[in-house]
Amino acid sequence: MSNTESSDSLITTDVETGSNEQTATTDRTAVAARDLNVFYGDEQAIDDVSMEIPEKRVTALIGPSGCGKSTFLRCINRMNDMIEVCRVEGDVEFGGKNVYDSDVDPVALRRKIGMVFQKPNPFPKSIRDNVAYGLKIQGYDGDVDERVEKSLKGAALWDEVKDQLDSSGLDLSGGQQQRLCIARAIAPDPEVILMDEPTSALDPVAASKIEDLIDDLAEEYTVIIVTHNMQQAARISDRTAVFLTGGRLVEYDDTTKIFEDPEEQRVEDYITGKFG
Ligand SMILES: Nc1ncnc2c1ncn2[C@@H]1O[C@H](COP(=O)(O)OP(=O)(O)OP(=O)(O)O)[C@@H](O)[C@H]1O
Repeated sequence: MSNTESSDSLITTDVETGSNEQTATTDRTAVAARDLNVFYGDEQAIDDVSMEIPEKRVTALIGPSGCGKSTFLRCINRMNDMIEVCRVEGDVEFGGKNVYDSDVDPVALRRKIGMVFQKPNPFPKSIRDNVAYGLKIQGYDGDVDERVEKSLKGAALWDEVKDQLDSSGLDLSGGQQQRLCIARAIAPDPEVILMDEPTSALDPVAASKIEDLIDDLAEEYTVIIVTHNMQQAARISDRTAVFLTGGRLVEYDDTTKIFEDPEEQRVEDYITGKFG
């Protein structure tokens, strides 16, 4: 898909899906922040961050509490728009376009850049309707059941729920609910999936299933994950960005480099648990 097609789709409410045609896992850039500053009222939460996030890789955002990881993540699909006091300066490029351009439709953007939250948040609807939700909103005219099945398979949940698609999503276990939320996020065929501590509310077995799933998802999608769990970042990510207090990005590199031989002493101190 060319950049032009991708950016066009951001300003069209009725986005055509089926956009994940690229098969090569190259190090093309999926999302780039350029001189990004974010404020909540007078308080600065992100301080002049620039970074390029590669396509079809897992990129982890780590750092101590309050350093701006979630704020940065929410900038990428303009979820911060919902926070009245939040002001964003600088660019977030996606598909050859700054997502903050005035002609970008945030709803169309969020179909291309889906999100999964810390606490599983299925709707009080059937499993099928949870997954089909985004498709219905966009007026998807393909085979919804087929897409629901594909998405549940993509979220490694199909085998567990295929005989109970009409049951409430709320009746599933926490780990299953989170995989249902992942199925809901991938149903509209996004390019990027943002995950904000997706396993921190889950037991270790359920968390481990999600970790395996993230690895699989990166074959098709760009995954950007906030995690407090450094072992998790080391296990599942290809690239790691370390934010420290004040919303500054202090080091961003291959995950092995960050964990084995970081450039910055304060990154080593953080990773070895000396602070944060
Ligand atoms: N809705 C909001 N209104 C005002 N200030 C906010 C809001 N959300 C975050 N902040 C502030 O912005 C800064 C960064 O917060 P953010 O949640 O992005 O950090 P974080 O690194 O994700 O933290 P944690 O790891 O604890 O989730 C903090 O000082 C926080 O208090």
